[in-house]
Amino acid sequence: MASGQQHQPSVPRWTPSGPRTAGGEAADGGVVRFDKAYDHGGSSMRSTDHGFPFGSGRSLEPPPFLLEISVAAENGGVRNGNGPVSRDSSLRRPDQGVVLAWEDLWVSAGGGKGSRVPILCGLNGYARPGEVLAIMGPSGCGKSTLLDALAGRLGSSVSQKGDILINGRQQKLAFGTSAYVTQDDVLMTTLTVREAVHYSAKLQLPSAMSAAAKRERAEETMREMGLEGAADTRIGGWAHKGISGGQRRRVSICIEILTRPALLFLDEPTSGLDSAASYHIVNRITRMARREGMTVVAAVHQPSTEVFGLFHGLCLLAYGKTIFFGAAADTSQFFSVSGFPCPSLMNPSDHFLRTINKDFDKDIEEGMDGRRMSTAQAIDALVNSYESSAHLEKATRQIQEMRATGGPAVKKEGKPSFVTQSLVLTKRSFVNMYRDLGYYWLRFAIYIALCLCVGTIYHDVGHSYGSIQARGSMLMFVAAFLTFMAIGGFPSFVEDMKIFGRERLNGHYGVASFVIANTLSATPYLALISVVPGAIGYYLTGLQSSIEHFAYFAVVLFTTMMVVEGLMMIVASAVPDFS
Ligand SMILES: Nc1ncnc2c1ncn2[C@@H]1O[C@H](COP(=O)(O)OP(=O)(O)OP(=O)(O)O)[C@@H](O)[C@H]1O
Repeated sequence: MASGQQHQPSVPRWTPSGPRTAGGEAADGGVVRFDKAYDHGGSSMRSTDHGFPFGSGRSLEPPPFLLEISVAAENGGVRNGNGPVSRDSSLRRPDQGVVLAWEDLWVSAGGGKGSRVPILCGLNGYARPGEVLAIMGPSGCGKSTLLDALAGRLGSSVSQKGDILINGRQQKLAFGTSAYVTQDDVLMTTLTVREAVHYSAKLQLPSAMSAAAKRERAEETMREMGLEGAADTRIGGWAHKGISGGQRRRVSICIEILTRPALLFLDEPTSGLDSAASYHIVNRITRMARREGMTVVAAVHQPSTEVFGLFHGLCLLAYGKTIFFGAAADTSQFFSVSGFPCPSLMNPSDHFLRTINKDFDKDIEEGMDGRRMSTAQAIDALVNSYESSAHLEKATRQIQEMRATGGPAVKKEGKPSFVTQSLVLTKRSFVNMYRDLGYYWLRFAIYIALCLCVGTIYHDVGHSYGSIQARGSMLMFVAAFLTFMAIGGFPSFVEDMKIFGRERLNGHYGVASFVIANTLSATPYLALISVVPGAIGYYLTGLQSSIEHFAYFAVVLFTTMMVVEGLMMIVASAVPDFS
């Protein structure tokens, strides 16, 4: 049987759940209701309807995505959960969205003895403006690798083959044209949520926007991410407990969606969130994507039924191979006709992932016809079913159309000026150094203790010829200890570099602003921790009459630390994935 025909009989009937606007948004303000049930493989499932253009086989024929975005824009923006969104809150015209496609994409890593181990095996797919594409699959199946490949962030240890098309052309994503929320939350732990978001807004939003508009954008985005309650709490780290893991996740997302980027990659946006928070976050991102014409690609682990219902497209992977690519709403039907129907009352995404996870291969899946098969066989059956299905045919056709149609090159969004960025970074860095005990204060205390020790050991060392040896050994002692201590702030510096790495890769600012800001903000602290211990040593050793000793304690220490820190910064800036 032709695969296109295979999928016809049990197409779920999706109908709109209530009055809708021309843009397909629910007229009640975008609140999605779960009031449509359909029979499927003997199981009764409830799901959502969004009238999205991604899928096929729906009774509601939605308008094309660009028309949809234009309508929303013409209407002055659609409502979000927090009241009307003003028309000028969008930075992008509807035709400025990014269409991302990948064709025959292979990624492999060195497997020892010169062999290559494939991580992604000939994937095809696409993501379009206004839509959220979910990448799902068992742990280690290649979700993050696919996101990295699409975002142009693969490390040098892996090689990539195949085409990645942006607006139908092969072009490299420049810094700042996409935003990527990584799996780990890399945040400045000394800042409050509000400070972190506001500094980010000042660093990223274009100078054409007024300060008030930037503040409003920051507040609005915090509200979208449900962070109002935690706005004035410090993010916190190992030394100071701050916001929760789920709130950190939301802060990470909040910072990256401030500019409403044309292309947004999310690596596990809902990890650490409870099911209600996951639903609200994905729902708000979905609405934002539609409203702002953003293309969103998200690697997701285990969405609830409601969250799964929010995705437009699904790319389901198993060990580097495509199990399914198409409309998320068509996945259940695909599994059903491939011989793996979802049991009644089971979360479909749980079923998909359980069917294709062979890490615990003692569990034997039972096929529809009663045959028992291993998970590896189940995966092969699904891969074969997908390869002969209309879904692959449709994906291939769409990619060809995108290639033929082409589109404009992706432009960088406007940014604040170099001076503004340097000033904002200097202020942020100064606040961070002031609040971080490990950065300078700890070293300050240790330097004072060391200088007290040196001062008492060589107390009143004198100026006679007999004291020359004592003065020489004192200078060596001071040089060795105090210079060594210059790297005492290294742990805080490494944390700083991780933040710099993330922000730089996302195009928030460049290396020069960072180096200037860190040097300026560090100077007062370095001066303080050079002069105070220097003065103590100078006084105790009784070398008041010889000014060069003070210079040694203070100026040499200061310049040594400046040089060490400057070198660390330059080396770290040259290596983006320093962390
Ligand atoms: N640079 C690399 N060198 C060698 N192997 C790699 C490299 N990067 C990824 N891999 C391997 O590729 C596979 C896929 O990794 P990836 O991080 O993409 O998985 P994932 O689906 O995101 O997993 P998780 O859901 O657990 O985060 C893993 O087996 C991993 O060990």
